Amino acid sequence: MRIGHGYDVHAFEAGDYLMLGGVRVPHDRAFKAHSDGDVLIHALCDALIGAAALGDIGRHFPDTDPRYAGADSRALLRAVLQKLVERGWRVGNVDCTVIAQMPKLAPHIEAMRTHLAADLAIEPERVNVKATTTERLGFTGREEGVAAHAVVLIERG
Ligand SMILES: Nc1ccn([C@@H]2O[C@H](COP(=O)(O)O)[C@@H](O)[C@H]2O)c(=O)n1
Ligand SMILES: C[C@@]1(CO)OP(=O)(O)OP(=O)(O)OC[C@H]1O
Repeated sequence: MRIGHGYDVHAFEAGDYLMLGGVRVPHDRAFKAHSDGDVLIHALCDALIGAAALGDIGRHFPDTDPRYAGADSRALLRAVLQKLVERGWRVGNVDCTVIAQMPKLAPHIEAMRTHLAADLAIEPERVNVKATTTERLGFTGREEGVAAHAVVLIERG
């Protein structure tokens, strides 16, 4: 059994939705990113890649590579899982925290769990997603962007 941790941040730009955990969350801004900007999935990818000691997300999907322009982060997550499965790993459980002052994410958490569990080929009971504000402190509190952490356990399949 091994543990991995991931962290990612995306700043806001003009737009009208945020992609988070594969859910299109209505908002008055969008993520500035090379891909769809799904900061939650990027943190989760990094946690999985870290647990398997395979580097980081940018090594596997460079943000200079036009193939990943506008990429669906769920497809990246499935590709990361495939790399782990090829090396004999399966996912034990994942726990994720999205740090966002706004928008309110509670109504979308269950849909995120469902998407992440499907992409990781595990039961939703092995996936937790939670959200917190920073009580208006720091860059997330000033609504300049969103951060996410993820912790995973992987096991021999
Ligand atoms: N973007 C967010 C942030 C928080 N929540 C929910 O509100 C609860 C209280 O947040 P605090 O930052 O005051 O601890 C939190 O536990 C989440 O359930 C949310 O839905 N969306
Ligand atoms: C997801 C990737 C894909 O090119 O790009 P971004 O969407 O910019 O996201 P980031 O977390 O900054 O970098 C990781 C990249 O792999």
